[in-house]
Amino acid sequence: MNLATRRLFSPLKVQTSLSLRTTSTSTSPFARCNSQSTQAKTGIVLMNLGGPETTDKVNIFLNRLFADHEIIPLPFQKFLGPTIANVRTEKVKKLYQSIGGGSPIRKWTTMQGDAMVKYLDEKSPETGPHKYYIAFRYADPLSDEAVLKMKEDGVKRAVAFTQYPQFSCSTTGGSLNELWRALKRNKLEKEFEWSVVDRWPEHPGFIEAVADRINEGLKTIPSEHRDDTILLFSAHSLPIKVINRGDQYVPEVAATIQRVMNHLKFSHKYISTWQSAVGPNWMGPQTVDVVKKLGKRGQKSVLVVPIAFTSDHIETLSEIDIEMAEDAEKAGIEHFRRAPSLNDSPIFSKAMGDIVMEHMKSGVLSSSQYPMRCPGCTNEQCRSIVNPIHHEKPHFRFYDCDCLSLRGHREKIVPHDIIAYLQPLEPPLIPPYFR
Ligand SMILES: C=CC1=C(C)c2cc3[nH]c(cc4nc(cc5[nH]c(cc1n2)c(C)c5CCC(=O)O)C(CCC(=O)O)=C4C)c(C)c3C=C
Ligand SMILES: [Fe+2]
Repeated sequence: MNLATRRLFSPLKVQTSLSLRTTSTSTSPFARCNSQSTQAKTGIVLMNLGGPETTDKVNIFLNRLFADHEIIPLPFQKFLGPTIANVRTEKVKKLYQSIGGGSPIRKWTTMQGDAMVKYLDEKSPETGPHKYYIAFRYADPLSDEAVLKMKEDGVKRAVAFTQYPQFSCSTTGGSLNELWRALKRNKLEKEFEWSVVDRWPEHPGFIEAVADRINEGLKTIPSEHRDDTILLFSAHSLPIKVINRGDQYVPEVAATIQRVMNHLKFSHKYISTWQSAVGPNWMGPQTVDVVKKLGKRGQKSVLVVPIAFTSDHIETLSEIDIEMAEDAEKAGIEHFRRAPSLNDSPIFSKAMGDIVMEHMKSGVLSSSQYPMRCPGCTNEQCRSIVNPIHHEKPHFRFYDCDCLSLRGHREKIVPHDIIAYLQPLEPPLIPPYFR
């Protein structure tokens, strides 16, 4: 058995290594927004991208995103990052206005976390009480707020639980690195005993929840067209150079799709497509192009299935429901629908609880994949775990200060990336190829 999946401790040992402390009541908005008890034996950090909750937070959200060279490496990042963020702000604000004035990611993550913790407290009292902490990468609450609150709550055993089902260095990888940096910044490296749930693309509960949402979506299509509906599994695209580095996101998305179709007994024709590309050299085919082509071929009903994100966000509510729906209509598709996002799906919140419970019972530090850095990786910090629950793991690089500087993190930047991020600028400033 792979070292990483070797049992490192028995569940009993987990329990005995945990301490329970009482805490003072926090008055932070985050503490108020969920109904969890303040005592926590096991802290579960829900890591996700986050989104601006109101339009006045769009600029700070974009500034954080374009400052992050683990997702968008830019030359002169300290200068170009804010410049691009500021140029994009007005365009992106309008998008958020069109979906009700802000991103619902925090609302859904809070609901999912509440339901998960309730389930865990019932099913796994020996590791409870459980408490979740949201750690968004580009919106509040950030990792710093999460780890400080965990310290306040007396958490000792901590599980970093990615909310991206499929692993990518630009999403889960970056979030984990940021979590470790937050611990360092707040001098909490030795405070918690960590393990990570870094991916779950084929978890049966997740698969069942997606299949259930597909069935809900199919019900909205008139019965005479239902069987002929094509399912378009749509995942957020990635730059081809990230994939060429060895990032495993694409095969993991494919694994999810295959499992879901198996679950549905291959009831419908399906295609996997990629959306929200920000430049020309990103993974395709683009969902919108496929929609247009299917329409031209005479396809009358299409169900888009978001497959790489667990709640609604700008790209479901605006890009699919508004922009793509218009394109679909123009292309002659009469029944263009989207499977509801997982959001408050009870099957999904149970799956979240099961994922954490199975992880804790297994006694592993991470998936067996996590220790392996991409063959083309240049980021020294990747694949470390700060203060893992078992302290004698030879294959894990423990956190050290050198990593913090991300020394050696160099990528070849091509000008069309930068031009593409500046796309709100109108022609003739940007040649058509770059738009
Ligand atoms: C699996 C999900 C995601 C992957 C993979 C991903 C990669 C990725 N994204 C950008 C650039 C941007 N993403 C933006 C918004 C955004 N991205 C995701 C998810 C993934 N991104 C979500 C859920 C959201 C929206 C959050 C919300 O508001 O609800 C944006 C901001 C919007 C815009 O300016 O267009 C950018 C920019 C890159 C470069 C990248 C991989 C390298
Ligand atoms: Fe994105």
